[in-house]
Amino acid sequence: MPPPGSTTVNTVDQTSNPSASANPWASKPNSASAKPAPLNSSAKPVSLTNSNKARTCRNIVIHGFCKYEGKGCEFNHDVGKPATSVSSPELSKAKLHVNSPIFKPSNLSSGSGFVKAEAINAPEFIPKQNQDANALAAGAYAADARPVTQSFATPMQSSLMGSINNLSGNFSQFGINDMSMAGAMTGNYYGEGAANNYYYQGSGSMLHQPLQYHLYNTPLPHVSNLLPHQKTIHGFFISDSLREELHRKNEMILQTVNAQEYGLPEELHEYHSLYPLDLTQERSTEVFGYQSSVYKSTCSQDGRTYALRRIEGFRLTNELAMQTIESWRRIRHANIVSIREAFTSKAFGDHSLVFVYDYHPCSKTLYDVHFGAQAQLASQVVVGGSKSADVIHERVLWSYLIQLTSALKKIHSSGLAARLIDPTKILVTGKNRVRLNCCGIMDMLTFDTAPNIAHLQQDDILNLGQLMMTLACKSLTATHNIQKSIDYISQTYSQDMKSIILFLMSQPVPMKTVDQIITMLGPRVLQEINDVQNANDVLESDLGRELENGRLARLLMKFGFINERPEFDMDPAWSETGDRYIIKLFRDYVFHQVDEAGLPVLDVAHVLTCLNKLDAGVDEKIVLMSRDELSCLIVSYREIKACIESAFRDLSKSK
Ligand SMILES: Nc1ncnc2c1ncn2[C@@H]1O[C@H](COP(=O)(O)OP(=O)(O)OP(=O)(O)O)[C@@H](O)[C@H]1O
Repeated sequence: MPPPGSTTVNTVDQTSNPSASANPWASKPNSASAKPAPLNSSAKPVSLTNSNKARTCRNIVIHGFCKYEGKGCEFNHDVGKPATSVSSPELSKAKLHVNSPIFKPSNLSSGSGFVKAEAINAPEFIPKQNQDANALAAGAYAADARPVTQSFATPMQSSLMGSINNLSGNFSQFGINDMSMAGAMTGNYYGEGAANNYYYQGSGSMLHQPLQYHLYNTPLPHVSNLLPHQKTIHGFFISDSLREELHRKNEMILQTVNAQEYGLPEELHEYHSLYPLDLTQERSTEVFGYQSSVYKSTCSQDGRTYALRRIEGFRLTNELAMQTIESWRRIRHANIVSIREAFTSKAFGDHSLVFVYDYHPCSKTLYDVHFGAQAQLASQVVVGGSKSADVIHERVLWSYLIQLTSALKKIHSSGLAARLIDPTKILVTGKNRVRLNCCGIMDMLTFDTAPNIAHLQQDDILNLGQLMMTLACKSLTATHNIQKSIDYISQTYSQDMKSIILFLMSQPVPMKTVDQIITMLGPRVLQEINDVQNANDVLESDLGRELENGRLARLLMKFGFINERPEFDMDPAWSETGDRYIIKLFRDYVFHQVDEAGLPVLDVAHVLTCLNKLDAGVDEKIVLMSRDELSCLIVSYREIKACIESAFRDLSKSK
């Protein structure tokens, strides 16, 4: 019996109504229930009526077989034949003819009582469940006028095909039949074949091996040419490369080392869990005039990860120098690594000046990307095949130039100068995405020399020109012989590229400004905007695919909060009573089904189908069976959704 409180649904109590208990499915609105519904064993056979004989047994419709066929179920079990044939006296007679190929004791139970198998010296009748289900499946696909190729499927394939069919049902709920996973995935993996899920579940012995759902390989060549309505499984998730990149970034954020082993302080100001990012032993003093090192670390104030740049052996003599950071802190720009704060520290055993920047996981310097060991190795391999492949593509160069000019515009219009436009101090944080790094450091290190900002801004433009020449020639010594480099650039790149590099490196007459560069960049900026927006569209569509997963994860979390809660509001039975009882039964329906052999049904498609329908709160009804199999509830997904929302509201109100 359902516990008190579950009043929102239709309840079919089989013990209280024997005639209903013989076959409750036949008289109730019903929908796909994957579980063969065990009926009350105490149910007595009831006399046949012509109207019931005429109606096809619901068990046959839903499960493909009826456990009580021949044991008292009064409904029609002859699938594929017109139901009226049962009530026709002639045909009934024909069925009982001595030469009849199929002897159906169930039809004899009316009036004359139950005829036992032993009575006619024959083996006990066992319902041919698989045959019936098979017939049902064949019937279902006959409507599609497609050949049923299930006999060639392995048990695993069959099971997957079933899963896929289930998913198609799921998506059809949302009116996206054209993109149905059934067509798509059956097409992808198994050609045109299709099969009924529940028939194959039982025979899928390989199902006992848990599937690795995180392993998605790229589509094989022979299934790449799909029909317009078909989709590979990749179509439902973000791209492999993006997923891998995001995973690597997450992994990098969580990396730690043993501080003692690396001679690092356990704590540095508000930061802990230092992790060295600069793995080379050499400490160059070329850029800052001091050795520097970079660490990833976690801030104990906000729990976020930052990059700490330590200037080693620097003693800050003028406290006012710290104020220079204030102007830099206000700068927020997509192509500048933001600075958060700076402080001095003796935690490393020396006088260190530490700058705190935003952390960009897995980023590389522009130097590493184009001149590092890996880049050189790659160019050696490529040069053997084609020399032009070793050259940085012109569109990439324009993109770098536009991004860095945009950063300079922001810096110069804030009355500052970048002062560090060097390949080792420009971070590449994504595909062709560059950011000026280490801003503000030079201002503090040279605070006492009172630099002239206008001159420094001219230097920025010159340095940008030198950087572009270095990249265009793909040589760190390109600026040593400018004429030769310009010749190379004019041979390799467009006239516009050559002109802008010449402009950047020319003498300021009287002054060059970033605005002049922007004017020269004009048409290329439009191309860049177009590329950025296209990239944005791709990312947005990837995001859309993952949206579904987020919904389901939230739903499962709610289940976890509610189901099996030992006590709530001083009530140990809270999770087992009222609306929560329905949630529990639904959980059983989704996750704890067994097949006719009593084996667990591990059908992910069924789970996804149910959860998606639940999340959408559709009006479709399902039958939930109590664990003792004495009662069943007919509820719609909408009602179950309301139960979950109400139970979750109770839990959140208690906070
Ligand atoms: N804000 C940051 N976020 C993430 N990684 C960073 C950040 N700043 C620097 N890094 C990484 O730290 C590493 C070292 O940076 P650094 O600027 O010291 O480069 P470098 O080539 O070693 O230069 P130098 O020769 O001057 O030491 C680089 O791999 C870089 O990607």
